[in-house]
Amino acid sequence: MPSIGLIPRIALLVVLVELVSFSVLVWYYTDRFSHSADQRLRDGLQQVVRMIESEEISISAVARQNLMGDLLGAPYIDGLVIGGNRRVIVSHDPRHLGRQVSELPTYDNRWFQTNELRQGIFVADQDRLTWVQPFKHHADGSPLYTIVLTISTVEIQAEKQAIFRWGLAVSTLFILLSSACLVLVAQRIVARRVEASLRMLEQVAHGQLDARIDVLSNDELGQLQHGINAMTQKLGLLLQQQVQDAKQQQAHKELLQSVLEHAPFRVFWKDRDLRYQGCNSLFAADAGYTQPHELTGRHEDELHWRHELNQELAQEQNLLAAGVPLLEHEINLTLANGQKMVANVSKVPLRNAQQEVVGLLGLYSDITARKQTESELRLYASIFSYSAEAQLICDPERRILAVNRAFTQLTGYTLEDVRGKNPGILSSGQNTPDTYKAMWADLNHSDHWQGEIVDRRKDGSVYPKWLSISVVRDSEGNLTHYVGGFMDISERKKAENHIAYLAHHDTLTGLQNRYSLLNKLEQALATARRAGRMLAVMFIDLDRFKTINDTLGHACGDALLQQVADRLRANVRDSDIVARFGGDEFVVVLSDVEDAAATSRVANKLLEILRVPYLISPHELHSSPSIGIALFPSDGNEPDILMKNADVAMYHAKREGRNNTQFFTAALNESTAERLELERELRLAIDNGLLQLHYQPQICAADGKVHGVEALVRWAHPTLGAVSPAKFIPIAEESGLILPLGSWVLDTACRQAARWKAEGIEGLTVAVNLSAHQLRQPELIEQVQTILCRYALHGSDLELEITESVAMEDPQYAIKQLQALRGLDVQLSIDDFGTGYSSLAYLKLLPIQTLKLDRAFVRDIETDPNDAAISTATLALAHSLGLQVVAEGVENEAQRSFLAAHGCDRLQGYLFSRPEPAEVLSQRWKQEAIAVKTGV
Ligand SMILES: Nc1nc2c(ncn2[C@@H]2O[C@H](COP(=O)(O)O[C@H]3[C@@H](O)[C@H](n4cnc5c(=O)[nH]c(N)nc54)O[C@@H]3COP(=O)(O)O)[C@@H](O)[C@H]2O)c(=O)[nH]1
Repeated sequence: MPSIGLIPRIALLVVLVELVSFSVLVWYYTDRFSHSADQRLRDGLQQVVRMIESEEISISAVARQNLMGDLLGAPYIDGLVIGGNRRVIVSHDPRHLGRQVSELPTYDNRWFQTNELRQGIFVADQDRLTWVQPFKHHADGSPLYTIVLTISTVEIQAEKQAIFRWGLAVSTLFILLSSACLVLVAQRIVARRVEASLRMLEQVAHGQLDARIDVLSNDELGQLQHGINAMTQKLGLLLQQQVQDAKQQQAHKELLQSVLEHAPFRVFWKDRDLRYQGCNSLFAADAGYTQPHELTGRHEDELHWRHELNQELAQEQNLLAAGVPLLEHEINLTLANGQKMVANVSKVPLRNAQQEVVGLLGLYSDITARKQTESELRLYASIFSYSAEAQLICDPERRILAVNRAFTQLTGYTLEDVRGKNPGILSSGQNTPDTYKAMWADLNHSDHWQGEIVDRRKDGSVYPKWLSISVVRDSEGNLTHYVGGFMDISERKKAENHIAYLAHHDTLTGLQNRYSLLNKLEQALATARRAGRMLAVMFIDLDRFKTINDTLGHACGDALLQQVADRLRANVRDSDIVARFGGDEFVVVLSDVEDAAATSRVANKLLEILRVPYLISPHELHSSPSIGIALFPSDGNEPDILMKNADVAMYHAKREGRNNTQFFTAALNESTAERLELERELRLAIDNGLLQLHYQPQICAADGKVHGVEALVRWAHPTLGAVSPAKFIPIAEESGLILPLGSWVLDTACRQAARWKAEGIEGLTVAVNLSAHQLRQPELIEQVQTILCRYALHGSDLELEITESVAMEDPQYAIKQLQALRGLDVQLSIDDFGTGYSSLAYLKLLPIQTLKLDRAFVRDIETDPNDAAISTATLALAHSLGLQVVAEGVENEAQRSFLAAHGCDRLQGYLFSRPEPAEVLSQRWKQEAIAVKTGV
């Protein structure tokens, strides 16, 4: 139900009161007016009657309406005088005269109801008033006449109603105005102030305790407002106090919490049932909880470390019973995260105000790190004592505090000997001041120095040592100690010197080795550049050394090299460099020469002394050198250029017939450049498939049939034309290109062999030249097998030719490889036989089937008895070893018949055919019906 405000209520009440009051007032005044109007009329009527009685007017005047109206001051309706017999004796209406009054229409029987007419009576109707007054009486008291005067009350009534309406209107207006005024006044006096009070109370309700009512008056409401203000102020103070108290309490609580949380130890407290009542986060985390409150109410039995704390629990029971603290003992704990912790634990009883033990407070300190440190310290102390390295510790003033056993063993000084002394006591006096300067600079800069110094033992002996010194600082960075450790490096130095010697010298000859040569040459060049002097690099290669080595053995070869080294060393200046570059190659650097002529003189001298026979028991060996010379600055500025150019010159010397000296020239360089260009183009030719194979038939000497063909590579150069394999095969061998080239030849030749087979030319052997590089490849066997398999060939369809020198380069390995090839049933032959230096002992061991007699012996076979003798001896030797012989370069009939007469098995040469493309041969064989060994 909606509540009605105070002001509306007051206004309603006032309106009601006023309504009642004004109703009464209006009724009263209306009534009073009515009475006075009636009275006035009655008085008028009575006055008229008295005037009649006093004969101021005649009785008949009652019939004169105008007169009567004036006398009465009211509208006069009728006047009658009724005689004793009640007959009308005077009337303004003549018709009424003499008539019984009761017959008159205006008669009212109340006129004569009473016997007390002497006084007269008023008879009132709705709109008229009649005065009935007896006049002049008989003796018996009965009236002689009765005067009846009737006036109209309509006007009076209307006036009354007007007065009533006016009163009502005025009252209503008054009520409304007074109510409005009242409301306004009440509003002003009460409602606003009440509202202000309510607003203030509302502010107070919202916590605004400094809100106050603006008291405008000191009336009751004002008093009330003062009371509210005072009460609010009091309340504010109380609340302020409470807030302050609460804040203080909270601050205390937070401080305590903070102390617990930041304390570097674990804290917990338990009740008498040994249930946790609280702890800090560190402890909660150890127990496996993220929040301390999660532990509240829990017992040790619920925690993961319950099995480790049985003894602790028993002690806690005792503590609660006896109330005696349990201080400082260590326990081992496994934390919830699995880590192990060593804790220092103290527990004290918690008491209430009555000093009763109500629980316990526990403190754990994690001393794991401390225990670890203690253990490490013990370990370090042990390491220090028993270290094999001599160690000493000094204070910041560099006084020795401690030394270990190794120190005493190494220096001879005990701790008692050196305690408090400066480590300078160990000094030998042999170290330069710069060494100590650098040491202290490093120590001051990086707290560490290590290096080599020479010190003296107690017995006076001097030794080199590797010393390492470290500065130790405390957590504030203050220097607290120096720690030095050192080892006697006498042995190591010896070994290092030896290693350094080995690293720079050739072990066989004692000369500088290749590595050292380049370094020393670099230095010598720098010196020569500075001094503007000339320098000569001589590349020396021993002629035929390989033969000596292979035939007489390595020991003999080694002795020869040693003697060569001695001779070289003995015949140049100490400032010159003599080095063994590798194998039988030596390099001499004349670090300061006048000119080319002087260099030439030295070179010739070396040529001479190296030609002197070598006595290597029981042999007297002959060897000569080929010497290539490059000069600085004319032939190069850098070590590698000079070395390369001297090498080029040395090869030139070799080509010039060995046993001579050659200076490097630009022309030599050009030929080298040309060779390099050819190598580049050969590489492109191989990559782009620009090589071809030609095939040269081998003819069976006995019946003239084609036994097989030799595959020979051809290179049709776009600008140079046909380049001879004799030119590019050596380049391919030196550059390594022989491997891809050789693979291509092998594959192409076998493919062609398969094609001929497919064409019905069966039993044709295809011979392929194999280089030294190829033979050295361990993969060769698998490669040959794969190719044979790829073209479905038998091993016997293929013949591989190796030269004598290839076979003799590494005979053991060659035998192994050749045996493996024989395992595939591949035919093997020795090419160019007679031009090399075959060891017959090894030749015998090679699993070959054929010797190819070099065309150099065939060329003059019928004219030169030596060639004829060599050829026949070769044929005899080969046959005695069960080998067949192919003669190369058969160009005429005389050669053919000579060879055939001496049992040569096969013949190859221009007499029968030049090397031709496969199609040309096939065509010819078909057209000329030349018989192929088994094909025809
Ligand atoms: N590793 C490889 N070596 C190969 C390959 N192809 C050739 N060669 C070797 O190159 C050298 C030069 O060969 P080439 O110029 O092809 O000369 C050969 C014949 O053309 C030539 N010959 C044959 N008959 C006569 C003749 O009657 N007179 C004459 N003046 N020359 C003749 O002889 C060469 C064959 O020699 P050989 O191999 O020793 O049987 C040469 O050493 C080739 O070996 C290759 O693919 N791989």
